[in-house]
Amino acid sequence: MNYSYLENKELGEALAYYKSKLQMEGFSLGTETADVPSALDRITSSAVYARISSPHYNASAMDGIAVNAHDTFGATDTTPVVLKKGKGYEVVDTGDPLPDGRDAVIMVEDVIDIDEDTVRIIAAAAPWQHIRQVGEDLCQDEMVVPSNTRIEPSTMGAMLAGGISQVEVWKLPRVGIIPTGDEIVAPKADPLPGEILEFNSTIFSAMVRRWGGIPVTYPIVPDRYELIKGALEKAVSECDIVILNAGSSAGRDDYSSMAIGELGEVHVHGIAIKPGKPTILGTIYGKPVIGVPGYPVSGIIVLEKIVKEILETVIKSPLRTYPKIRAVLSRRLMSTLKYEEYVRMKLGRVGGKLIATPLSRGAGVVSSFVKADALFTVPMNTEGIEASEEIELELLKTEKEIENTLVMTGSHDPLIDVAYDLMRKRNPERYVSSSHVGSMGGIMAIKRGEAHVAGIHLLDEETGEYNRAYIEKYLKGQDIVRIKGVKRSQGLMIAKGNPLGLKGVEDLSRDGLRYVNRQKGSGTRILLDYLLKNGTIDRDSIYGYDREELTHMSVAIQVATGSADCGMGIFSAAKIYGLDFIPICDEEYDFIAPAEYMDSPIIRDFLGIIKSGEFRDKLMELGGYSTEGCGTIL
Ligand SMILES: Nc1nc2c(c(=O)[nH]1)N[C@H]1C(S)=C(S)[C@@H](COP(=O)(O)OP(=O)(O)OC[C@H]3O[C@@H](n4cnc5c(N)ncnc54)[C@H](O)[C@@H]3O)O[C@H]1N2
Ligand code: MOO
Repeated sequence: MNYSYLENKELGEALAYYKSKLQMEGFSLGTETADVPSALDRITSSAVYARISSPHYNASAMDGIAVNAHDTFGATDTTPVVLKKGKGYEVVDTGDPLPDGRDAVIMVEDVIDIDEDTVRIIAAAAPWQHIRQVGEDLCQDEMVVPSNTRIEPSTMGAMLAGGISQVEVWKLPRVGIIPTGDEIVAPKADPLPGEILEFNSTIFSAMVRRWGGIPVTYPIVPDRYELIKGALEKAVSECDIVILNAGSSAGRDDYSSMAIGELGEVHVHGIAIKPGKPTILGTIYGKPVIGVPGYPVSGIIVLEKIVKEILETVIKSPLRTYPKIRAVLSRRLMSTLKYEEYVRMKLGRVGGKLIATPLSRGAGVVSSFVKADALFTVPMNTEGIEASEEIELELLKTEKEIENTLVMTGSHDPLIDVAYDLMRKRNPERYVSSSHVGSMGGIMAIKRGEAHVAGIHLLDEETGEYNRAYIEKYLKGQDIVRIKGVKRSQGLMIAKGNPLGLKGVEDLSRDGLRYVNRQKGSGTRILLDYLLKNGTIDRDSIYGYDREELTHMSVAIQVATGSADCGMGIFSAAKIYGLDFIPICDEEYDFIAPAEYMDSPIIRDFLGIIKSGEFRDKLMELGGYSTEGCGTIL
């Protein structure tokens, strides 16, 4: 196997080295002329000077009369001055040129009409009062904006006022994006196993567009060296920067670095960031060609941390950065010493504390960016960060969104998504951050003050009663409110038609049967263990007892796709995937919340939703629920 060795260059060092190479090779965007009205957000390539003054004549700043200030001197209530039209004044409106010889404007409110042609003035006018003199805004040949400056809406107005209709700007960078891979196919709804839907180019082009570049997406290139080389040559001839996606690591078909090296030069291959390790920084004909790893999260990070920086150097203007915010880490975060690591985080304001919780760290989990509120950079040479430590993050959402977020945790149920959607329909300012840590995890999060509400379904093995005993045991001394949730049908999810003829839990140890379990601390796991304890089956005899999934949906999907024969879960999840279902019991899924939040608008909105008819109707559609009394305080 041909496995090439990658460097592990620190990000800052790699960028500095690469930028110096780009500068040496003369990488720059040309300039072009743009019409001012369409030059918003373009960057000036040279200073812009006013060709005419603004205003270019002395103009009345008010509606009133234009006078000679001298004529009004001495005017008071008792010694008014009387002026005759034509001889002593002219009527002017705001913006009118000042009539010859006049040097002051008196506002119409301060003028007393005697007749059509005669007025009385009872206060002296100061010379040049209420007049916009030539050049008040801009003088001819005065600089409107310097070089390398972003053109704002007001800049456009000032340029036009200064007699400028066209402006020299830097060309917009054309960023070529080449997706590669034999297994990569255009997006469709029914991909075959092994086919990977191509969506990276859509993410990358949207990012490039946000940064003011022009994305140019090329067709998917199969893993063939000559084809990749050909695509690179074409893109380099048509674009200013080229992103070659996937094939960056050192696998059998990873030709990126070889092709860049043959057409130009590879300056860096391998950066100490995670995700994004196998990134390639190269040049072809002096243009940057960046080999971006195939995994979408790696791609987003590499675009954000590297491509954006390279764009900035030629765009000559800083691109959007994210504000920093400090938060408390909710659970321990392990990291590798070798890399700077970027972790997507959820944020929520609970009580006075801003709590940050890490999301899935898989490089393929693009939805982690959809859910993320913030990005946390764990520095290199850090083994991990302890729970409760204060950390600094880059804020991806607005602070207002974070403040308006209901932090919900505990056991997973599709009803959480239903409630979230209804909450947003009713009040678009409301957000829900939900994490699925199981019922016991939910209780612990409430205990630590890290969530507003948790969903739990915990069977007390002694009494057969749900939830109460656990709250009393684990949240002793805390003022906790239990909110009645739903009854839901728990049972075994099995393939349609029950091909194995399963009847119940007693069949789980059957030879050849593949079970998929839920994680420890989840109510469903506790229920299974309770059933096993009361039955005759030993957990060790269940194939797959240790295979853990975090949600009902993910258990159901394993059964639906045939990677497991059976898993325990709720009816609604089985129904979503068209599975058969063997009911075992109706369990009580309730919510718990610290009493102090019960009057907060966030919890009141939530209670309003779970008591609503819409919510009930949606749960009936999902099936397997009884919603009687949902939302009442127990
Ligand atoms: N033996 C090793 N294997 C891998 C290593 C390693 O060090 N040793 N590094 C891993 C890391 S880290 C990364 S990152 C990836 C980088 O892989 P490549 O850049 O070579 O990309 P591919 O293997 O071709 O693709 C990976 C993965 O990315 C997804 N993908 C690719 N293109 C697209 C697209 N256009 N749209 C959506 N998704 C895409 C897809 O899931 C691919 O499977 O290598 C690891 N392996
Ligand atoms: O370095 Mo890879 O980009 O972690 O997934």
